[in-house]
Order: sequence, then C-alpha cells, then structure tokens
Amino acid sequence: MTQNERYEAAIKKKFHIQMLAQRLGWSEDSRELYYANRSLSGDLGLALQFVFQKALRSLGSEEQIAKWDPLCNKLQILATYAQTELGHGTYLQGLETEATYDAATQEFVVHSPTLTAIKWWPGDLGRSATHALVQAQLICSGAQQGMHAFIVPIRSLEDHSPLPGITVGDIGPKMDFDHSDNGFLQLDHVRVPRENMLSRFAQVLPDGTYIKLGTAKSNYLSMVVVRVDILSDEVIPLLQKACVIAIRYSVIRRQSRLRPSDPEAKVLDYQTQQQKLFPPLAKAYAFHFVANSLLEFFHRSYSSILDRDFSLLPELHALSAGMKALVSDFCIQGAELCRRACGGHGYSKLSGLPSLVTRVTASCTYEGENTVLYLQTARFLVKSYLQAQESTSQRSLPQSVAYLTAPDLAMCPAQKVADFLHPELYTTAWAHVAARLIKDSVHHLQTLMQSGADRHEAWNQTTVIHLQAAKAHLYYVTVKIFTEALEKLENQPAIQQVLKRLCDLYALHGIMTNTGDFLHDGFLSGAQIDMARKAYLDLLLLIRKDAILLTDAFDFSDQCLNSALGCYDGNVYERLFQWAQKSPTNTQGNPAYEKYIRPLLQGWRSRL
Ligand SMILES: CCCCCCCCCC(=O)SCCNC(=O)CCNC(=O)[C@H](O)C(C)(C)COP(=O)(O)OP(=O)(O)OC[C@H]1O[C@@H](n2cnc3c(N)ncnc32)[C@H](O)[C@@H]1OP(=O)(O)O
Ligand SMILES: Cc1cc2nc3c(=O)[nH]c(=O)nc-3n(C[C@H](O)[C@H](O)[C@H](O)COP(=O)(O)OP(=O)(O)OC[C@H]3O[C@@H](n4cnc5c(N)ncnc54)[C@H](O)[C@@H]3O)c2cc1C
Repeated sequence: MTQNERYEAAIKKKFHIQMLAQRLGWSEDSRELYYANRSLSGDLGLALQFVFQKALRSLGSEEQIAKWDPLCNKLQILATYAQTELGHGTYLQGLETEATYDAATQEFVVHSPTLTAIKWWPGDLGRSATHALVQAQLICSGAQQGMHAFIVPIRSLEDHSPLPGITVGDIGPKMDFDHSDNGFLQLDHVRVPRENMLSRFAQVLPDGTYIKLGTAKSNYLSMVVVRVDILSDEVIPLLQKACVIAIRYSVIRRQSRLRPSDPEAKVLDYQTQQQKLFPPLAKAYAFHFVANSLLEFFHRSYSSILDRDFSLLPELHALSAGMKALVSDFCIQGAELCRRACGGHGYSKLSGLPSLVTRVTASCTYEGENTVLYLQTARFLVKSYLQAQESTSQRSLPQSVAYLTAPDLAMCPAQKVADFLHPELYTTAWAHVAARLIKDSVHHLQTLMQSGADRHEAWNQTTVIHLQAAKAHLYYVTVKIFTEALEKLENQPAIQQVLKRLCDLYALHGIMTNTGDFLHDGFLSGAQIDMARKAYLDLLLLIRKDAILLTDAFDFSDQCLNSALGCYDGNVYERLFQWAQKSPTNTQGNPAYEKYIRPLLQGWRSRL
C-alpha cells in the first residue's frame, strides 16, 4: 500500500474499533480494548492520543485531567505529543519553542523563534491532530523557567483547517511508520489561556508569579510513563510475532539432509537454526516478565510521585530508561535474526517479517535515543556505587542496585555442566560482572578527575565504559526478574519446567555472548565457560521439542500475523503462490511494456 493507503487504512481501523468500544461500553484502558487492539494486524492510527493522555495524567492538575481526558476518550479531540524539534530531540534543555506569559491577557504566547524550533516528528501531527501537547521553555516573571507542557489547539474542530498562527504538515517519507503522519508544527505567536499549562508540578498565577511544585525534572515524568507502557503495548509483541513466524516456518521448510540417507531435514533441526531463533524466543518471554515487573514498580511509585514524593523517581527513571533501551535493542536484533533465518522468503513482504523489522527498528530512537537512555542508567549506577562506598551512609540502596553491597564471590563455584542450570548460580554470576563493571567505570571516572579533567570531560571520556556497565546491570536485572517469575510458577510444574529452560537459555546466552566480561577477573575459568556452553547447547535440543507450543502460546491469529510463512496450518507454499498472484503488480498489467520494452524488443528486429 502507498503511504496514503496505509494512513487511511490505519485510521479506518481505529475508527471502527472506537465505534465498537463506544457501542459495547469498553473504557479506554479496558482489557477488552487492549485485546481488540492486540488482535489486529498491522497498523492502528492515532496512536499518539495515548501518549498525550499519559502526559496529561502525569503532568496535569486534577481539573485539567477532568476537562481534557474525556474529550480524548470520546475522540472529540485528536491529540499528539509535540516535544522534539528540528534542532533538538534528546537535549531537552536545548528546546527553543517559547511560551511567554502575558499577564495583561492571562495567556501564554507560544512561538517558534527559529527554524530549528519547528516541532518535528510528532506522530499524527501531519494531518490528523486537532490539539498538541507542546513542550516549550516557559518564560514568565522575566525568567526562563525550563520545559513545561502546554495544550495548544492546532486545527479547527469545524473544518480541520490549521488555526491562525499554525503552519503544519507531514515530514515526508520515512523508513516505516507510513501509517502514522509524523508531522511538523511551526507556531507564530499562538495565544492559549493560562489554564492550558499543565500544572501538577508548576503553576503561573494570574499576575505571572511562578510557583514550582515539583523538581526541575518533574515535567520529564511523561517520558517515564510512556517508556514503561510502550514495551508491552508496542515493542515486545513485534518480537513475539517475528518468533512465531520464523519458528513455524522453520518446521515447514525442509532443506538439505542431516545424513545422506535421510529425507530433507526441517531447518529447525539444524543446531545453528536453533541458535538463531531460540535466544530471541527466550528474550520474548524474558521481556514479557520484565515489562510486567517494571509496570508493577511503576504503579508502586507513581502515586507517591504524583503526590510530589520524588524519592523513587531516580530509580524509576533509571530503570525505565535503561529497560526501554535494552529491550528495544534486543527486540530489533531478534526480529532481524528471525527475518534472516527465513532465507529468501524472509526478504519477501509476504512473510510479514520486513514490516516487523522496519517498524520495531524505530524503537531505538523514539521515546529517547537508546545510547542516551543507557547513559541515564549509568549516571544512576555511579551515584549508587558511591553511596554504597560511603560506609557512614544510613540510606539503604535502591532495590535494583542492592547487589552492590551484597557479599561477592571471587570465583564461580560451578564444578560440572549441570551447575550452570541453577538460577542462583547464573544470577550471582551476572551480579558479579555488573558490580565489577560499575566499579571499573567509577574508577576510570575518578582517575581522570584526579588527573585534572573536569567532571564533564571525565564523564564524556568514560561513557563507553559506563555504557558497558549499564548494559551488564540491566541484563542482570532482567535475569533476576525472569528467575523470580519462575519461582511463582511452582504450582504449575510443567509450565515452570518449560519456562525454566528459556530462562536458563536467556542467562547463558548472555554469558556466551560476553565471555570476556566473565573471564576478565577469573570469576569464570575457561573450563567453566566450556561447561556453560555445553549446558547452553543441550538446552537448544530440549527447547526444540516445545518450540511450536511456545510460539502458539503467544496466541496471535493468522490475520494478526499477516504472514504467508507463519500461518497456523503451515501451508506456506500455497499461500506464497496465491498471495504473489494477487499482488498488484500481477493484476495491473505491465506499465513499461508499451513505452519501453516493446520498442527495445522491436528495435533490434528492425535492425536485422
Ligand atoms: C504504536 C505507536 C508506537 C510509537 C509511539 C512513539 C512515541 C514517541 C514519542 C516521543 O518520542 S516523545 C519524545 C521523547 N524524547 C525523549 O525521550 C528525549 C530524551 N532525552 C531526555 O530524556 C533528556 O534529554 C535526558 C534526560 C537524556 C538528558 O536531559 P538533561 O540534559 O536535561 O538532564 P541530565 O542528563 O543533566 O539529567 C539531569 C537530571 O534529570 C534526571 N532526569 C532526566 N530525565 C528524567 C526523567 N525522564 N524523569 C526523571 N528524572 C529525569 C536525571 O536523572 C538527572 O538527575 P540527577 O541530576 O539527580 O542525576
Ligand atoms: C518513528 C518516530 C516517532 C516519533 N514520535 C515522536 C513524537 O510523537 N513526539 C516527539 O516529540 N518526538 C517523536 N519522535 C522523535 C524522537 O523522540 C527523537 O528522535 C529522539 O528523542 C532522539 O532525538 P534526536 O532525534 O534529537 O536524536 P539525537 O539526540 O540527535 O541523536 C543523534 C546521535 O547523537 C547521540 N547523542 C545525542 N545526545 C547525546 C549525549 N548526551 N551523549 C551521547 N550521545 C548523544 C545519540 O546517541 C545519537 O547517536 C519520534 C521519532 C521517531 C523515529
């Protein structure tokens, strides 16, 4: 489909789902609506409404939520979240859009002072949204007060035309997300009432007095909220679908022979095919539990943050930022592995895999570029390590870094292959490596500072090391979450056994792909690495038996997968041939024949 066709189809789907929800009384965050959205294939339009509402509920006062939330739920307005600008996306302190308070009229004048201030990228902005939550530098009482959120009407609710002072449009073709009209927004002294500044954490009084009710970063809370939600709502299901398609196809596709006398083998019986597909499958399960755990932590801390107790916010920010980066990186890597594992047909759009890959690829950028987010986690780890070093410190460490003060083993006690299948053993191994890398990163930082570098330069010159420490810490946290999730399954032993194999594989795959970190200080010996590898390879064989059931368990219908390779009945070749014949290129004639091909073919004949 063209960009316009995909855009229209996505809005059409959203329209019908919304009509159904209204007819059946499904609320915005109901389980029914969640499953209805999950059961759809491909694109659903107006996704930024949920980002706007998350921001409204985290940054808005109760009165503002009461006013704007129902308008969103009934789709009486279509809203987007406009933070990123042409010149800035990561560095929020660099955002140039201004909101200057005019006490005479009790309005904010929202303006794009430069070309680079033009809002750029917000989804649904190009052609759909009627309102935008605009993040802008607040100017009042003659001072810049930092980034604050303003609700700005941008299109008429009568005829959808841009309102005065608004220049808005689509930013043009992208790698994917063709269904979403990512747009640009230039504001020319647009006036909005004082009540349109979201005021949970800050207020501007009628006379222009600025009242701070939160911290300097309170208005960053909306990003924390979205990073938590987007993993299970958008990113992880894309990896799950890719695993279902590739693993189902791999038991249908026969190629070559394991023994000359054998029939052609199912490609999933090759160890290398298992090595490609089972780690992504294990990650798809691991991240299901990680997303649930993060959501639980978020709910535990969110209500206190909304009541302006920010004590849990640093850990919540570090976890949500880091997990968004780690999970999205591995989902991108895993979806591409699934595509590659399907050979030529994996490169066909009829497989559904290229679309999953190009869509999930955006997740390393939106809602925070991953490197920048890992470094936010690293910043938290440095602080936690230094706090752990202060023997006088009375404050206990946040729960996710408690291992920094736990007794540490110098060497892994594993004596045989089976020892590496004990969750306690590999979780301890991950904790050891993470703690060592964090200590190492702080040591490098301090050494540079002691040699005279200022802290900003020292930080920049050690960010590669901090990145490595952050990734190890996050992987350790995910291993711990997966093992704890297994413990809760003791009354379902059959399921627990199957999922434990995936957890073992997830932990050991991380060790096998980072052996240097485990060998570096002798924590693991070469012999123990060999034991871990044996345990890992044996798991591939065991998981092979359950692989199809583990992918069926994701419960995606054929329509939802939208793939000729991943259909439940396995009739891959019939579908590929049917679908190819229905392809528009086979039903619309050859546009180049009359003008070019025929004259070419005729040309040489006339020369004979
Ligand atoms: C189906 C549809 C799916 C697709 C939907 C796509 C939706 C996508 C929507 C978007 O993309 S919206 C735009 C998202 N943009 C971002 O996420 C921007 C990423 N950049 C940042 O978050 C900030 O630039 C960054 C925090 C990385 C750095 O900002 P700063 O340079 O102002 O802060 P700094 O790094 O100096 O950190 C200052 C303090 O703020 C804290 N902080 C930073 N971000 C925070 C946060 N979010 N929450 C709470 N605290 C935060 C940070 O921990 C630190 O605390 P400490 O000083 O105590 O160490
Ligand atoms: C599909 C899609 C949808 C989007 N939807 C929205 C939306 O609805 N609303 C919205 O407001 N935005 C949206 N965005 C924009 C997105 O949030 C930004 O692109 C993202 O935050 C990254 O910022 P940037 O583009 O400025 O990248 P940059 O920060 O310019 O990244 C470029 C490079 O610089 C590096 N870098 C930057 N800062 C640092 C640093 N401090 N230390 C080390 N390295 C650094 C990065 O790691 C990266 O390698 C969307 C983007 C995409 C792709």
